[in-house]
Amino acid sequence: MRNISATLATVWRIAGPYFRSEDKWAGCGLLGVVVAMELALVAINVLLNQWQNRFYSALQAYDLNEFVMQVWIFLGLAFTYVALAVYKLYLNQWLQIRWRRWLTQHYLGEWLDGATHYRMQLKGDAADNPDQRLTEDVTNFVEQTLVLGLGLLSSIVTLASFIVILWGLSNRAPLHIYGTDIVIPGFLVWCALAYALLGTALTHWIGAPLINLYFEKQRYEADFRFNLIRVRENSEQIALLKGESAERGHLLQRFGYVIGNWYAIMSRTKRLTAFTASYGQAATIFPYVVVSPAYFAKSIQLGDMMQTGSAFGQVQDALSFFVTAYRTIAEWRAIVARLDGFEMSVDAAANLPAHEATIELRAAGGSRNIGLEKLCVYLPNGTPLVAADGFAIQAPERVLVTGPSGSGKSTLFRAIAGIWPFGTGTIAIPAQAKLMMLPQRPYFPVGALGDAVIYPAAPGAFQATQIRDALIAVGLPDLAERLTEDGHWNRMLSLGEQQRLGLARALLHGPDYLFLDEATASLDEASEARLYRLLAEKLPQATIVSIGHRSTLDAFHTRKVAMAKDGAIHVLGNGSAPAEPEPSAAR
Ligand SMILES: Nc1ncnc2c1ncn2[C@@H]1O[C@H](COP(=O)(O)OP(=O)(O)OP(=O)(O)O)[C@@H](O)[C@H]1O
Repeated sequence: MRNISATLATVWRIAGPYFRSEDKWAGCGLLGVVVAMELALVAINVLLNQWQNRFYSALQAYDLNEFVMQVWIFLGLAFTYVALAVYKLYLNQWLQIRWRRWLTQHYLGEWLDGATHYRMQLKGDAADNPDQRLTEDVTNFVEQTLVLGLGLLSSIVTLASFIVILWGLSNRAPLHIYGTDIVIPGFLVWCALAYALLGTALTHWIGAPLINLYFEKQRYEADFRFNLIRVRENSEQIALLKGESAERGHLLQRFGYVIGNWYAIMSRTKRLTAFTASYGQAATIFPYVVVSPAYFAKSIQLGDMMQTGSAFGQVQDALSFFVTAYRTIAEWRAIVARLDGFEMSVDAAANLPAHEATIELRAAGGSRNIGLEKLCVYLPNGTPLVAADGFAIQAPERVLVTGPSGSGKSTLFRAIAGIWPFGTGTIAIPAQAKLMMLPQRPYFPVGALGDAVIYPAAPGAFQATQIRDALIAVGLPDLAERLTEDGHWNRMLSLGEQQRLGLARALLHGPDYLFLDEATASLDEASEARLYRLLAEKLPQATIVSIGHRSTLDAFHTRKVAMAKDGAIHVLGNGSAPAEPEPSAAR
């Protein structure tokens, strides 16, 4: 019970904001109409049930006028039923898409706000596959919440209505034992409930293992798919290493689990179908057997008998909702838990600074320099990585940052960019300064080359001639003619070409501070030198901070800084004449 109320509280936490959002009038309106239609359908079922009594009684009495009258009534009821069923589904789907659109926009907004998506990865929490949560989980949550909510409402109202009808019929259909009519209050109700509950319990008993089997199915299928994607992503490495047969074995083993699980589902479904089909067939005749003594004793009419049969069916259908829904409920609860986990993870990442000591990014008023004050950068597990106090990058100098692998050079760049939250101290950045980070492997969105180069600026923010000039300047004249061509540029271009494109992006955006994290490491030394000279020529006012290991880079920087393995920053003098290490800050 506590589990159910906890799930419902979570559902309300996820669903509530939509019904309080700017779309609330449309959402609440559609939901209200759909609920009203669901109840109207139950009412029509009640009317059809009563109609059956009158219709068969008219047949039994050979009353043609009444028969014709009942046919007209049936046509009216049937038409209303069809219209309600069609529009209930249509409006339900309309509500689903509006709700899904709002929820997706809401989650996308929160996930992509600031660097939340990146921080969520850093925390290494369970919500590591937002793609699934933003697609399947959101869609299924909206759909199943409505299916289960409306189904539950309809079943409860149907059950209550038809129990009342069966109770009334019980008084008209007495038990006929040894020539005596015995009236047991609600006799038909107890029979219908006993029959339906027995069927429900047995269905649950036979079908319960299916819940687990379907969960396993999802897991095995996802695992198989994930491994296929890994092969696709690493196909070059696998081909170079001739790892195809190892991969085939590995993949077939995963697929073997899918097959094994499917056989288990088949066998269990066979048993369940054998039971439910027998139960369904028996249900057709059961109510007539129960009231037949009263009918043959002429205590009730054919109409009463037919109405009883149909009311039995309704009670059984309503109760079986709870049985057939148990698999949906189990899946739905898993979806609710996943969306809740996603929301909590987004919340935790977005509010990280509020809960943990973090690096303060401050806008430095009059200064053009970036200053690191009492800065200590940690790993996510709290291990200190970089320490710096009173260290400044003085505009428009050119600083070369060197140091052994793993000493924290890239992490310091991340901290300056404001996406690395773990640490203490202050980073002062000139107000309005435009910072740009160029990594070793630049990111290009899939699409037109021109748009990929100017990313994250919106398409059209730069003229084609500007982009073309930038591409020619960085040594990519062939690409300059393909600006409108669509492609997956990270896959199609060599790393060196991607790095040239990255520099073209920097030339176009013209940042005040350009941070190059081994952004030219895949180019030969002569090309690297040419590009650094190009940067000096085209961005004379920009402060450039490079991470690099080649000694040839010294010539293009005015100061050299070394990061030691112990996290300290050492200033080594200017690039053309490196001096002995002189600690500027140490942990
Ligand atoms: N997201 C992360 N979670 C845990 N540890 C991390 C994470 N990112 C980086 N680290 C660790 O922080 C340390 C510094 O990494 P960083 O990339 O800053 O080093 P680097 O000096 O730039 O190295 P390289 O010269 O090899 O690029 C490494 O030991 C790395 O394993």
